[in-house]
Amino acid sequence: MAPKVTVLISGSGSNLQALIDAKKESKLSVDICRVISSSKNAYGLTRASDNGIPTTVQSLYPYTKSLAKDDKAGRTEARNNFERDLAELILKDSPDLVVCAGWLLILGPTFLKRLNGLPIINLHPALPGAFDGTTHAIEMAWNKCQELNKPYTAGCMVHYVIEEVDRGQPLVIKEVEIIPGKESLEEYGARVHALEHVAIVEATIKALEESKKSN
Ligand SMILES: Nc1nc2c(c(=O)[nH]1)N[C@@H](CN(C=O)c1ccc(C(=O)N[C@@H](CCC(=O)O)C(=O)O)cc1)CN2
Ligand SMILES: NCC(=O)N[C@@H]1O[C@H](COP(=O)([O-])[O-])[C@@H](O)[C@H]1O
Repeated sequence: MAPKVTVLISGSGSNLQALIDAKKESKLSVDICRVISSSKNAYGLTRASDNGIPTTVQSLYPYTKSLAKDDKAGRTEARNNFERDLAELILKDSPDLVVCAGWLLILGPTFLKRLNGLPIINLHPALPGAFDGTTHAIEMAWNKCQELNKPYTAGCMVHYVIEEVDRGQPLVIKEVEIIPGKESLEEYGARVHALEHVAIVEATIKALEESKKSN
């Protein structure tokens, strides 16, 4: 039986599509048991449904909408309740791996404790230690290159998820050199996204292999 993978998304889902396509091309032998989106508007939900994959929206908004912006205690409790429910949603499918493919919420200790060592990997469009903890790493790397006005090595990685954001052990790293003044932010973004679509498949295979060895 193929290993079960839960994919977390928040947007377009092009990396989810890369996993779906790799499976169709027999490059990846997994059962994508569920796609969970933090946004009801994510096109990735359509990509999943079009391929017969169960989907669930797990948005933070319903948990926080009635709270005042400065209600810190309330928002902390709401976030913990969100993470508790997200963990239960994932665990009921008994997956072998969770893949964050553009999941734009930090996963806190409430969530991580409940998953209790179930491997989680995350795709980040930056190199280790470069632009940790941001959702704008592609733009930041491109801007850095223009500022330095010299070739700048950037890229993407897939890493294990730990509490410290983007500091988990890298599984796959893909480097690319940006040349200042030679390509637009959009052109660089397209190059990185193409690398991501390869990296997410390679890293999923590698993480499942490592999980199998350790069990
Ligand atoms: N505990 C971890 N959680 C997550 C990791 C991780 O390595 N450890 N990776 C991220 C993905 N990510 C970058 O790769 C990332 C996602 C979200 C954020 C962030 O600041 N989110 C804010 C909301 C931002 C927004 O709404 O635009 C938040 O969660 O409050 C930073 C980095 C996935 N989670
Ligand atoms: N810090 C996390 C982060 O920035 N993730 C990024 O979100 C995008 C999702 O694209 P997709 O929805 O088309 O797969 C990807 O570029 C991924 O690296």
